[in-house]
Parts: sequence; C-alpha cells; structure tokens
Amino acid sequence: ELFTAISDVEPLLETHKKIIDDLEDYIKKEEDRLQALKRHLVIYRREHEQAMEDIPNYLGNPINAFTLIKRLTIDLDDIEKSIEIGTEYIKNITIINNHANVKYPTLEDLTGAAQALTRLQQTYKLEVKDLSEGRLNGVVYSTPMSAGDCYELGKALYNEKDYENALDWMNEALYKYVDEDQPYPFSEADILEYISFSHYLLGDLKSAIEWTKNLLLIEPKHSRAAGNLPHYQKALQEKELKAKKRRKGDTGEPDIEYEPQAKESRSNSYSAERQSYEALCRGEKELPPEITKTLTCRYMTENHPFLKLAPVKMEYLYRNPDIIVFNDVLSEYEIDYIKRLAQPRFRRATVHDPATGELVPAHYRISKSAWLKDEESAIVARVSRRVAHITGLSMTTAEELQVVNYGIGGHYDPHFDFARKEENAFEKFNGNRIATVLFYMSDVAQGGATVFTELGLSVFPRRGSAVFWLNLHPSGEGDLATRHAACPVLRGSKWVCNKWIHQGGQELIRPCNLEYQKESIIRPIPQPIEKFFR
Ligand SMILES: O=C(O)CCC(=O)C(=O)O
Ligand SMILES: [Fe+2]
Repeated sequence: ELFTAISDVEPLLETHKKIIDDLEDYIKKEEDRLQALKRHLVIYRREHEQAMEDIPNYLGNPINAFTLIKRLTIDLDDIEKSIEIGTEYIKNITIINNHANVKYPTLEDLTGAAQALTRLQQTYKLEVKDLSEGRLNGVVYSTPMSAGDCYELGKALYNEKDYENALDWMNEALYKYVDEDQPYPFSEADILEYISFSHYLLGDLKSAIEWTKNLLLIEPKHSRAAGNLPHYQKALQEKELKAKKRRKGDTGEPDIEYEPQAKESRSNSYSAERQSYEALCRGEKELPPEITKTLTCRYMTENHPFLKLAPVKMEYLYRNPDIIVFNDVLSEYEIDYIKRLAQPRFRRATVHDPATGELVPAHYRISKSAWLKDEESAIVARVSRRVAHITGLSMTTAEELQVVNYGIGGHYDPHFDFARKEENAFEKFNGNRIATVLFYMSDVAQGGATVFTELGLSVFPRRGSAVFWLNLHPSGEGDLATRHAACPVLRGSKWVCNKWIHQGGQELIRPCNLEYQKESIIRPIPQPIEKFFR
C-alpha cells in the first residue's frame, strides 16, 4: 500500500498530473473532433441550401459536382473516422448504417471528377486560381474550394500519375492552407511532400530539392524527406556531371537526356488535331468568308409531302461537305418524354479492352447512353419518321435512337461515325452509316459544342434542333472531312439523341456512283415556301 508513507504517495501526484494531462489532451481532441464535425455540418448545410435553390444550375457546375462527390467520399470517410473514435452511442448512429439505401459515390468517381476538371482546364484554358475561387470565365458560380478540396483533387491526380496537374493543385492547396487555419487530417508537410515528389517524378530535381528543404524547415524530423534529400542531391550531381561530360563530348553514351517537361513543350507537343479541337471548343475559329457567303437558310418543303404542311427551318452550317442544322424539330414534350424513357437504362460508354477482352469505361468518351426502339413508343417512332421526312432517306436499316447525357466534363474525342474498311462493322445494318442526325435536347450553358475538326466548324447546342450530315461519299467511301467531336461540358448538362442511317434501303433514293466528290445533300427546291403561304 502507498498511503502509509507520504513519500510513497508523492509519486501518485505524478500519476495525478499525468491523468490531468491525458484528460486535457483527450478533451482537446474530442473538442477538435466535434469542431471538425461542426465544420462539416456547416458546409454540408450551406451547400445543400444552395443546391436546393436551383438543382440543375448547381449540379451543372463542374466545381459543385466535384465538391459534392468529394463531400460524399473523402469528407464522409473523415466524418466516419471522427465518429468512430467517439463513444458507443455515437457509433450507433453511424451515417452509413442508417442510410444504406442512398447512393454514395466511390473513389473512382472522385478520380473521374478530378480528371474532368483538368480536362476542362486544358480545353478551355482555365486557371487553377479561377477554378479554385469558383470562377468560370470570369463569373463566380460556386463557393471557393478549400485547401482540403484542392489537396484531395491534387492527390487524385497524383494517384493517376498526372503530376503536372497534381502540382498545380497542391500549390493551390498550400496557398490556401496557410491562410485557412482549419483542422485538417493532413498537414502542411504532407502538401510539401506531394509537391517535392511530383517535381522529382517530372524530372525537375532542382525544384524537388528546393521543396524538400522547405519541408524540412517546418518539420526537421520528417524521415522520408530527410532520406530523399541526399538521394535527390546525388541524382542532380550525376546529371550535371553527365551534362558536363557531354559538352566535352566524352560520355561514350548516346545523346539523350531526360529533361523536365516544361509546360510550353507539353502544349507544343499536342497534335494539330488536338489544337484545332480545343480552339473550336472555345469557339475561337471563324469560317473563311468563301464559305460563310455560301451559307443560306430557308424553310424546307421538299423531300416528303408532309413538309408541305409543316415546313422545317433549315440552315447550312457548311457547304461541301454539307452540314445542315434543322431548327425546332423536337418539341418540349418529346424531349422530356425521350429523356424520361432513356434515363433508367443509362449505361456508361464502354470499349473492349484488347488485353483482357472485358468491357471497360472508354476514356475518349465520357457519357451515359441508352437505346430506344421505335416499337416501344409512339413518340420514338414519330421521331424516326421525322428523320425520314427531313432527310429524305429510308429508315429501314437505321439504328435505334441513341440517347446520350454528358456528365461533368463529359466529352467525345474526334472520331468518324462511319466504320473504316478494316473495321468490318455494321454488317447487320446492311452497310455503313451513310448519314448522322444529331438532335440537341438541351442548351448548354458553357462548352459542349459539336466541332468538326477538319472543317473548322463549331456547332453550339440548341434545344430542339438537329444537325445532319452525310458520312459517305456517293461512292460509298467514308468522307474524312466529317471528322467531329463533342467538346467537354463546362457548365450545365448536355443531352443529345442521334439517329444513324445506313446504306441499306437507300439504293433507289441515293444511288451510289463512282464519283468521289459528294453532291449536295438537299435537292434544289422549285419555289421558296414563303410563296405558298402568302
Ligand atoms: O454529342 C455530340 O455533340 C456529338 C456526338 C457524336 O459525335 C456521336 O455520338 O457520335
Ligand atoms: Fe459522332
């Protein structure tokens, strides 16, 4: 027993002190924990209220979509961890247990949203600073991103080996972290470590050394940094030695050096098509006057007797090859109906992975789509009939109606709609895709144009209109000038549906001929429609 001698009790005071310290420490941690949870609650509440004010507008903003996914993945994990270290009582109300029936995004979703943001950044030349402040093209659309948002975004990109973009976002995270004074599950040193390691992986040893030194200044005992520094320094020395030797011409090695990829060299290495695509997406290219002066518009009454009663507004967007837009060819009712029918069947666009033979999500095409049959709905059949009327082509071998919705940063890289000879596709359709009719079922607030990379033409979506072009020359050969793409959606949601018309059934309507040059799509009309109605 200790109490019998005061001297023996004395050590108890130490224990006592320890308990005070421990308890203080524990309470401080609990308070921090509750503080962090309260902070999450405030953000969730604030964002939810904003979202409910105007849901499509809120979710149509890529930054809001990203931060929503982040809140439901990374932040939710954080909250859960916080709660787990709490009492049994709190454990019993764990969020996930109680809401098993609601949807949660996955970490893949977070990565996807992060990649979408960098795609938008690159295509539309957006600055990290603007995005992180919630600005798109000069207008503020969302609450600024926090240091934590930027950090998680940087981390997702880093994990996808996109070190350039990871660096930009980590730098932004650092900038915000210093000002924010928030309890985060990561430290300033963690950000600095990502920055230095990204520099290293990009081959920029000098910057890697610089940033590792910064890290060691704020956390001198950081063991990985302390280990990496001499490694980087040695690598740099060797590299400089090699460079010196090479200048003298006595390395005996081939003259190749791994240089850090500068930003400029990155953008210069883009293919001409990529550059054309991005400029067109930004709406920066204008058609030359030789083309624009040939572009006319009129009411179309030919191709089918029905059009005499209901003429269609048609406008040339390009001549030879002819790209035509038909305005007001889908009604609001039809649009809503088609969207509602398609949505429950949506699947992510997939491709066959040649290595595994499995269907994997296609990176060149980020969207969800579904197919609708004429037989299942009078509305779908009506749309097919309308396509027949306005194009004058037979629908006997056309594909079903494809309905597509593009998500955050959704896009479709440059492609042809026709199958190349070697692809051997479309046998069951009696021939190649002779024509495309692409209906727009939404306006798009920013981005989302359909662009023709060979022609230098951008078409910005207009709800209810349809673009039409022939993919094949009269000889049946694919027309390379029809190469086109769907630009990433910057703000808003893009809905389209399309009808692909095949060669089979057109033998008498558009007999093929061996001339390579394509003729005009629409036959000349005898009289303008206005005369009928006057
Ligand atoms: O959505 C667009 O603007 C173009 C879509 C497209 O080219 C396609 O689905 O083949
Ligand atoms: Fe296409």
